[in-house]
Amino acid sequence: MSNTPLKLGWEEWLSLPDLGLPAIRAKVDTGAKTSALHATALEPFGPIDKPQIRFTLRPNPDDPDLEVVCAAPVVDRREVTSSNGETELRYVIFTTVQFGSEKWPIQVTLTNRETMAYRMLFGRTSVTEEMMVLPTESCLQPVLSYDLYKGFPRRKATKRPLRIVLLTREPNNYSSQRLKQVAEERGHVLEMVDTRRCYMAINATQPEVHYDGKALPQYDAVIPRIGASMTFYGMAVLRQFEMMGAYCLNSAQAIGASRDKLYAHQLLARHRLGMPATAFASSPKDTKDLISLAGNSAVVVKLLESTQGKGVVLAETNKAAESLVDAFRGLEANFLVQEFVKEAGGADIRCFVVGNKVVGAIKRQGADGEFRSNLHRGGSAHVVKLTPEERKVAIKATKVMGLSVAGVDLLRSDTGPKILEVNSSPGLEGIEKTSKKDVAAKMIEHIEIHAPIINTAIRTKSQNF
Ligand SMILES: Nc1ncnc2c1ncn2[C@@H]1O[C@H](COP(=O)(O)OP(=O)(O)OP(=O)(O)O)[C@@H](O)[C@H]1O
Ligand SMILES: [Mg+2]
Ligand SMILES: [Mg+2]
Repeated sequence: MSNTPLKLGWEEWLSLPDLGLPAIRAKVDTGAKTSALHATALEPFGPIDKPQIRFTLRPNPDDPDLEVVCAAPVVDRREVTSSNGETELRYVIFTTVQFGSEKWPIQVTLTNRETMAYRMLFGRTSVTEEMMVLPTESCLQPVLSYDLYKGFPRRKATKRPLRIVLLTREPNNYSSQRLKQVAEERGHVLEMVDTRRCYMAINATQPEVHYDGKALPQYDAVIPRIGASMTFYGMAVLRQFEMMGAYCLNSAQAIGASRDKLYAHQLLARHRLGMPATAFASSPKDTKDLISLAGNSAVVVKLLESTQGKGVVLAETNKAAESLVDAFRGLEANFLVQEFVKEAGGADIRCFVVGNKVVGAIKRQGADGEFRSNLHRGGSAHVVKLTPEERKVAIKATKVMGLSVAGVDLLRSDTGPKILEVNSSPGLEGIEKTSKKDVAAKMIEHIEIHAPIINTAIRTKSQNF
């Protein structure tokens, strides 16, 4: 390397010539130890003493049809804790990084960064002593472009018949039937599997899921529709499918995040998404102070286990709120105290998001004199036109949770949209019948675009090292 130090900003373009990747936009993050690269459909292959890994990568987040297959020698498998605190066993590869004319070898871990803005994180062990990182600058090295992928083969996303599994306990309900119908119309095979009847060996070298006495086959994609009561077991089953290399329409981790209402609220707040002022508690001593955190006027108290509006109560005065909180405390359950958004007028908006688009939206209006808009409580549904801000907020909330498909519920308030919750298994009936949009087709289309091509032959021979 030359004498003048190579300078990097917080964001840079680089290339990875050994992997055949001419342009990658990376975030430089000296807070991260090792560099990480986006990879899906990981397939170990080659001899045990010289293991290699093959994976696919979409370098351009806005062009899912551009997919590059890469291979590299494996140097290690390592537990890595990512910024969200999750630990994951990752493959570590050796490769060459190139900025302009400068090249040097680096170690890179492989992980799915599908929902992240940058395909690569450039960590501190990839920065050499002769270099400087200037966190206030960006793109100090030559700027590349995705045009460098011109001429790379593009996949014909919709032409490939896929083997899809729908995890559900309700094969006959509207959502399941619609997904099956649409998948079959588009030339795919969709099987329904009852999540609760799946079982698996944890210690097997090759991950499998068993069902009714047989191992299930390798699927291209999994559509998880996991009810609240099945979250814990359903996530474990889904993780097993993830380990088998299937593309999961929503990941187990993302479903877990959205199902944990407290964590979900914390995540939304951290990303500055608007929500009603919210406080949470289990057994508070100071009821008055808790209520003041939620704004000190009318509040809504929600039991965390609530669904379909059952454990959601409105207290219109401070006094009422106090007795309500005292009553909830006696139940020893976790609950939320939330500012009552009166101007929403007993209505909420369900935005159905697939990928980075809102594919349908409806307004649910509570019955007369009812502040809860749940259809189960006698509410009615209507089509609604979203404002650009509502659209943006719904898409961002989905992304923050790491979901690909979500039902984002919001209230229209005087200060803009306020998110109530993000559902990871939103039902199709209300949204399709009211909005007249083919939401099931959007979901299947998303799978067609995102499910990586799996080579089963390679996978079964060499998973084990
Ligand atoms: N802070 C609030 N201000 C005004 N209205 C609210 C507020 N929170 C909830 N509501 C109304 O009450 C309804 C039910 O509340 P929420 O969606 O939070 O719980 P839930 O429906 O029981 O949960 P789930 O949707 O998971 O079944 C909402 O759809 C909305 O119409
Ligand atoms: Mg709700
Ligand atoms: Mg919900």
